[in-house]
Amino acid sequence: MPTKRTAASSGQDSTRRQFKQTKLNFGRPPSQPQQRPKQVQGGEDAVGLTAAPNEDQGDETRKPQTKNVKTNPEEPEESSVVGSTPADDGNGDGDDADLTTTTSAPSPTSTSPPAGQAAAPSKKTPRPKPKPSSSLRIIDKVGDLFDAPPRTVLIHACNCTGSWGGGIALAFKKSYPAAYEVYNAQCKQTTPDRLVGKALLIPPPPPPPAATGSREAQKQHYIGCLFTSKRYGRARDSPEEILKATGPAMRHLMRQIAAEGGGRVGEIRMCQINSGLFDVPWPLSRKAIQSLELRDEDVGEHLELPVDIVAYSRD
Ligand SMILES: Nc1ncnc2c1ncn2[C@@H]1O[C@H](COP(=O)(O)OP(=O)(O)OC[C@H]2O[C@H](OP(=O)(O)O)[C@H](O)[C@@H]2O)[C@@H](O)[C@H]1O
Repeated sequence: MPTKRTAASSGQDSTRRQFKQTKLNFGRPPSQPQQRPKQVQGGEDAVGLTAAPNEDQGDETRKPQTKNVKTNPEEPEESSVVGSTPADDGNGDGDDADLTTTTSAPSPTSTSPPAGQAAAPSKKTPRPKPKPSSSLRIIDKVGDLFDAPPRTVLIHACNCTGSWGGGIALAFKKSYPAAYEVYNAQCKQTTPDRLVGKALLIPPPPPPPAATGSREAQKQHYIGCLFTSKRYGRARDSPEEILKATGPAMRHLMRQIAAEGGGRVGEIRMCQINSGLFDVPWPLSRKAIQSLELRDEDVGEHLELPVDIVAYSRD
């Protein structure tokens, strides 16, 4: 049983994380699926993109239900945060620009010498090195992403135009047609500019009684859509833009996963996002995700940092 995190009321996130090395544990046994998604607590994009599960059991032609989306939240940012555009993950780690790590926290001990006085580097207090983020830990694995136990979140990268027309997205569309309808409806009700850098967590349909119902309903998989490019094909965003959107999209998704609460969501898995049709080398996306720093409101009370995500690739 996971214990509620007692958030430190002061101190840096990085300091707190040193004491939060417990693996993600949702502990609680599966409960009845949420009929209405909870709103994310503590975040302004709380009404985010969690799709309402369908109550029409086993009907793949069901009408998608989506909530109105506040797609451009302005989050209250910490002092170390730089930037506030939707595609800026706001962790100050530089992955929103060129993926080079930078130090966001100013050093109180590093001051300029008075005019006319030479700096004395040897006497300077060494600036503490920023701790590497360990909010999300990616574990690479070869295998079938879709061969996952119930309640697993399966994450993939999406365009914002409502198409799952190629690559692994097409496989998602075939296996999860109802989820596709939810994703498509979400794209239709907003614009790519507002959607990019966001995410959509699509809960599974309610479990069918016994062995009845659609295959999709039987699988009970959550689908996590990361909107990393506004469009697809030749009109897709540049690799830099895609990487810039990847961190914030993952943060948004984690908030929606956290809002599902303990016992509902199981493992978190992803494919090597952006590395196929979006043509961004996987190590860069991997780095963008792993350097994301999450705050309390990003993970909720049921998650413990670091959160493990298994990234599947084919042979
Ligand atoms: N069947 C399969 N089973 C298992 N793994 C598979 C697979 N097929 C591919 N992979 C691997 O999965 C990773 C991601 O490669 P992908 O090319 O899929 O995705 P991406 O994130 O680069 O790009 C997103 C856009 O692709 C889509 O198609 P459309 O633009 O709509 O046409 C979306 O809608 C977006 O727009 C790579 O490691 C592939 O080897």
